[in-house]
Amino acid sequence: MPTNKSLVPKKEATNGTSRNVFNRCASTNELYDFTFKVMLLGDSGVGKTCFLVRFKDGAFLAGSFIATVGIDFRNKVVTVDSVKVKLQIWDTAGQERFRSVTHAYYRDAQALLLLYDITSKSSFDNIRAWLTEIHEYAQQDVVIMLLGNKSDMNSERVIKREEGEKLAREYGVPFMETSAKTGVNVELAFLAVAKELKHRAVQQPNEPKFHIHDYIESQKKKTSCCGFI
Ligand SMILES: Nc1nc2c(ncn2[C@@H]2O[C@H](COP(=O)(O)OP(=O)(O)OP(=O)(O)O)[C@@H](O)[C@H]2O)c(=O)[nH]1
Repeated sequence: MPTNKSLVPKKEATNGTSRNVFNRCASTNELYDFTFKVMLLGDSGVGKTCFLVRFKDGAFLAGSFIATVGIDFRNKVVTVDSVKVKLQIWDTAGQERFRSVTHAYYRDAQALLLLYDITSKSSFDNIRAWLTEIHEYAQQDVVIMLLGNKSDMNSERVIKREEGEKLAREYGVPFMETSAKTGVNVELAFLAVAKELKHRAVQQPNEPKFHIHDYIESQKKKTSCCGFI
């Protein structure tokens, strides 16, 4: 029986996008202008908690797998085009028995990062069911990104990168392979979402329209020379 990673549920205070003038993040004491809520979804064991810990603390939780119970969140302030954005990132339990708890949180999320594990066929096959749930419970204009995690485990891969790309194209969502272990594309995933949400919240008159797909592709090209993707 796995030990609990967190106790259910840590309740959130505000709804929707909020513009904050000189707000201060309680956990990091940093100032920020906007708050956006991002949720991590996907089957149990795909690496959601590790993905969040990698982004928040730059570390990898090696060792035995401890399943999340219910839902938990962590804050991180990032800078997007000179604007401070607080990402409030909700880590959900992938296990079926916690679905009713996590469904209640979907509607407040502005972005959903949907993970599968490239070494697990079932986690990939279940992505369609996750997307059905998302369409049922989340806001219509929620930003969705599909992520094939554990890209460091290439020798155990059962899902080709092209299969992930094809599925993402079918649903019209951006796609990346990531690794919480090595950090590949973890920051890019969160920054792309933060940029998209910030551009939606404040579109300057002379600013070109932001396209998340184009941004991700351009950033992937920048790093592909160094073998990061
Ligand atoms: N090699 C490798 N292992 C990973 C990676 N991400 C997570 N893991 C491992 O996969 C297992 C599950 O990771 P978690 O982050 O706890 O999975 P989860 O999706 O949060 O699972 P639930 O909390 O049950 O929903 C752990 O043993 C991690 O060490 C990765 O990118 N590469």
